[in-house]
Amino acid sequence: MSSAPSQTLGDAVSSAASSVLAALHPATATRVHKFGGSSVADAIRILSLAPLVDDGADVRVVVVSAMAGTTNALVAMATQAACGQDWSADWSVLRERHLLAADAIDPSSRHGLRDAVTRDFDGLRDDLLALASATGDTAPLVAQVHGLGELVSSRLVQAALGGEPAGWQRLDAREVLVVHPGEMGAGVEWDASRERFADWRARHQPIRVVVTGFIARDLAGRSTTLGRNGSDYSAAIFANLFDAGELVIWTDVDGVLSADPRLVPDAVCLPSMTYAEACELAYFGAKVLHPQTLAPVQSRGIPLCIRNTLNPSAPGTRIVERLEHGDDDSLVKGLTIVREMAVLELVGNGMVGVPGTAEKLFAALHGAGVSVTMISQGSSEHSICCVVRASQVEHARATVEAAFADAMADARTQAVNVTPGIAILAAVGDGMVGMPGVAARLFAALAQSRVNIRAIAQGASERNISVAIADADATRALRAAHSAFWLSPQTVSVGVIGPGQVGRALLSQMAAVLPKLRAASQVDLRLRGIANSGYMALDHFAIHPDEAVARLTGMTTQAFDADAFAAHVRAEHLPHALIVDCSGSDAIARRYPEWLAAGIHVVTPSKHAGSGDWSRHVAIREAQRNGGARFMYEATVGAGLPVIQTLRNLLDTGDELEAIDGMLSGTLAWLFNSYDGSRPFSALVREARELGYTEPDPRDDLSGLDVARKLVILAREAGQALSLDDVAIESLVPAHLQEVSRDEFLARLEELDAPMQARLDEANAGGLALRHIAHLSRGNGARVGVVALPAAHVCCHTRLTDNLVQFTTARYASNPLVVQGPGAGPQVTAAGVFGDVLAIAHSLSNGIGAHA
Ligand SMILES: NC(=O)C1=CN([C@@H]2O[C@H](COP(=O)(O)OP(=O)(O)OC[C@H]3O[C@@H](n4cnc5c(N)ncnc54)[C@H](O)[C@@H]3O)[C@@H](O)[C@H]2O)C=CC1
Ligand SMILES: N[C@@H](CC=O)C(=O)O
Repeated sequence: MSSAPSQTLGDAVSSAASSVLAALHPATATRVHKFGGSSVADAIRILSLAPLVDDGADVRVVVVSAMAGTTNALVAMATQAACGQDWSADWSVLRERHLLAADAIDPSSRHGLRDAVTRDFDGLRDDLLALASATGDTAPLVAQVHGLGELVSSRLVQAALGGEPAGWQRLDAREVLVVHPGEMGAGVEWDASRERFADWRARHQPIRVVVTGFIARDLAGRSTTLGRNGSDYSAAIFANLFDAGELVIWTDVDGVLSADPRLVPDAVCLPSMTYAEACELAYFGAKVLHPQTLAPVQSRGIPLCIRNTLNPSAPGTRIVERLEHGDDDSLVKGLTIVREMAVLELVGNGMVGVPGTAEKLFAALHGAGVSVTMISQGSSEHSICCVVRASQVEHARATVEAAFADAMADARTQAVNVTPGIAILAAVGDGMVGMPGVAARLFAALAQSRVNIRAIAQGASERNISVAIADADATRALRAAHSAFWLSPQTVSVGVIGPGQVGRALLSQMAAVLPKLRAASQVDLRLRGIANSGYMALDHFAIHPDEAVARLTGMTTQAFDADAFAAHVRAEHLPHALIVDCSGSDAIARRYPEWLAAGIHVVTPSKHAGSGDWSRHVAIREAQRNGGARFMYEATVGAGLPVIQTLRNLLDTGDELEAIDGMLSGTLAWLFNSYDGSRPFSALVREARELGYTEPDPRDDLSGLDVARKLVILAREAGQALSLDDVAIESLVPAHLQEVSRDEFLARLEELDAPMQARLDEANAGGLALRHIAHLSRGNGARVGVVALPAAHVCCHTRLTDNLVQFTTARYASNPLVVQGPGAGPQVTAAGVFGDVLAIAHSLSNGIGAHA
């Protein structure tokens, strides 16, 4: 490699498509860019800035923070120096870091960067030494130390952009920006600053300027700062002074998000918002903006964009005075949570109708320096409550008690109550103004998540609804509110257990249909968990159904734990949860009552729950009632056929079931439709298994148990307390093969051949055909078994896996209602399961969620 190091590094980092980025900037005469500490963290990042500011504007201004971590280090050194402690090691480390960056940016010393940075650090050393022995007001010296990072990074950035040869000048903000201390932090002395700025501008005719963020001068001309994270504020002030057409704040997130993404995984980047919305969000804790930043740009109507240096092609968030047609006009723009708060309540019968109580209360709190975040007073005037920082609440209580001591003494006020452990949830958005139902949607979401609201406040601007809630509920409340405003009410967190024959078919059907579903309807099914008997894979967002099985053997897989699986599926940030159990495991089916009680819908083709202990059946019904979740199991009888639904419709419309007859096993239908003696019975059983018709253990089919289970499910659907013990079952499995393992049974299948051949021969001799038949009637019990039927019998006119279910009812007495069609196989069964999932999803509507 012969190229100089600077070229190598510079070339590597500036190869980004600057023309593409320039296209993202609307045309304007003057644009101010602000880069935070993470954007100037090292030489590579600094050298990456050039394409970002190559924006086509006539005048380009770049406001910079200190390199990430620098201000913290400087603050620590200033403290050490003032306390007489040794700061020299930290000073050396910080100096080395900056010199390293200087050498990488200016390897041939064209800009004299190393010397300049060395001088800056020499100056810092002198200031620290001075601090150690200083007496009197050391604030300016301390501010000078704190602000060194911006001074040095402005040199590095100036050089990285090409330095003076490329027209880049540097402005130490202390030359022009005059501020005074204020209650909200530093306040700008606009007249003085404008005067100084005009003077500087006249001397420099700047068209490309790098400005130090964070630092300023006070009225006496001494160094001061704008407070922590004040570089955004600096940028807004300089945007105002330069009368910029746009301010771009570059950071390490894509823009302003609808909520804190660490708490709400589904948080979205907001494309646009108004200053008023941004102000509300800033005051309520949204981390992207410094609360003071907006005023200087708002006063001149300068659009402010938040963009990501790590993802420069993302459009970011644009903050403007008024949204225009096509801008994001969502009802709610953002949700924020402010933690560690407390409610302070002044209660008194003697306050009703008495003017001045509120004035006295808040004047006392103001006098004590207590910041009030939220105020709420019922129209009865019996109490006034406000929310203050937890760290200030005891001071606030003592202050209010003292202020109202007289009123307490003569019982006009009775108490000053404090409730600690409070968080404030705020929903912010101009779209809420004059729009009925927004508060209802918020409150419904909180109620659904069992979040109790302690106090409510909404200003007459209607731009902000704030609620005080228990701090322990904060995350749950935020997620519930977010899903209420940003997600379809039919968003369902789905977990699939048992990707066997049926489970895999279901996954492939989901893969094919989900995109269309999402586009055509509100149904948004998110597969967030998959499990087999050994492992599970969980995803915060969604697993593509086509990749689900592979995920079970991937790096992120973990041992299957049904509790953890259910807890994950029942995500707080999604409105509904549903588990599809295709495992055929009785142990899994035993979990249904607790899942349903927790509000998780359950869909299954497994017959265990529907035909198992009566007590479980009762527990499931009870849990559904209490949890509000649904249990659906259409595929348990007839696979994809509408057998249960048909019976349900008959009964729901007042019909009475007399009897059910027919063929309820797809496997046995296929076996007897195929078995003509040309192939051994055992070979056909093996083939039925391979085709996915049989139960995981084919003895469940051959023994008649599977059909008996279906009869029990149907009988219970009709309100009969039938159990498996009540069904007379004829088994095709010889007694000596009933207790052996499944593998051994499969190895010894041929032992079925001789008895079955004898049975077939006997039937054929009589001109009859073998069929597996089920019967259930009110007076005549329930039975399943193989019978020999005449060729004309309707059951002998079925094909392949056909089930034939004949309902004799009061209405369908002489001519029973028949449901017929394929009754086994992974695809049709999965379709039955999927149908249930969709029936649940379609039934979900806003405010009526399963999470209870
Ligand atoms: N195959 C068919 O035509 C029909 C099947 N069904 C029912 O569908 C269910 C599944 O049948 P297949 O897919 O054929 O079974 P399968 O044996 O092919 O698949 C079962 C899956 O469940 C998993 N599994 C087993 N025990 C588990 C446990 N304790 N925890 C977690 N995962 C477990 C296995 O690892 C496997 O992935 C059964 O209940 C069956 O009765 C219902 C109607 C028709
Ligand atoms: N094994 C069963 C599958 C459906 O329940 C059958 O063959 O019917």
